[in-house]
Amino acid sequence: MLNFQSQSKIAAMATSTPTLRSDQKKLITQKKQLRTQLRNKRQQLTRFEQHSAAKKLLIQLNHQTWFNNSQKVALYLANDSELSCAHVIRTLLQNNKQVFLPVLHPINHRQLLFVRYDQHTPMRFNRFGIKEPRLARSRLLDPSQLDIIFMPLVGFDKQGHRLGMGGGFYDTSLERVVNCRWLKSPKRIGIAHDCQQASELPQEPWDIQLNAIITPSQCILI
Ligand SMILES: Nc1nc2c(c(=O)[nH]1)N(C=O)[C@@H](CNc1ccc(C(=O)N[C@@H](CCC(=O)O)C(=O)O)cc1)CN2
Ligand SMILES: Nc1ncnc2c1ncn2[C@@H]1O[C@H](COP(=O)(O)OP(=O)(O)OP(=O)(O)O)[C@@H](O)[C@H]1O
Repeated sequence: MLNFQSQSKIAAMATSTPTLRSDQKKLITQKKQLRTQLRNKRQQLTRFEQHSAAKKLLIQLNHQTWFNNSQKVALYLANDSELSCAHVIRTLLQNNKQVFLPVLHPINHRQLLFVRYDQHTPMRFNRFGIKEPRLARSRLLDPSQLDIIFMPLVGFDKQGHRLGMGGGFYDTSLERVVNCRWLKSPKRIGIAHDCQQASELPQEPWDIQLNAIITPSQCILI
């Protein structure tokens, strides 16, 4: 596991004093290095390990009451050796649950839209080469209306910190629902391979906390 001893000190300095730009830079460099190391780890998984992990993910989720009781669920289509949700999506659709996928906002930088998906949804590739539903106003759902948002991630720790691909998409898109007291907030669940666990991740003020992390071998409730 990767260690970050001075993480909290650096994070506190970065948030409290706008003049400490070199510490902010250090934090950005740390995040970048961690991203590279953790992405390398998941890219080394064999095809067999990926298949097996995806099946175990569904088994883990089937044990969770909050998953079985959910109706409107956002997931993702795997990219860059992420743990695949394909079995989970298929099972949800078979059980007549509503599935949503993230779509890059056509205008607002860093913003995600959540669009309803099923087997017949017309798809396109976004600028990262990830398949996403074609935008249709009638199939959009405000994130506050979702029961669960399953998030892809590059790294996680058992405190519920998440390191993503570095675009700030999920942090930006969920800021309003997480921080607004009168909006219902969906459960935020990270999905990851076991090898994506770090001992302590550096945090920045905008980082959205996870409520749980599911891996093929465990469910970590925060
Ligand atoms: N499967 C999946 N879907 C997702 C995300 C994700 O992390 N995984 N996202 C989570 O936010 C959003 C897309 N964000 C992404 C951000 C960067 C890269 C990426 O591959 N970056 C390349 C550089 C690509 C470029 O600049 O052209 C890289 O870092 O190597 C991919 C997705 C929405 N959909
Ligand atoms: N709520 C926010 N408001 C404004 N800018 C933000 C917000 N969240 C993140 N950002 C910007 O996005 C950049 C990337 O953030 P971060 O490194 O936390 O991304 P990430 O969580 O790894 O990415 P992703 O969520 O796309 O997987 C930050 O440098 C920051 O400038």
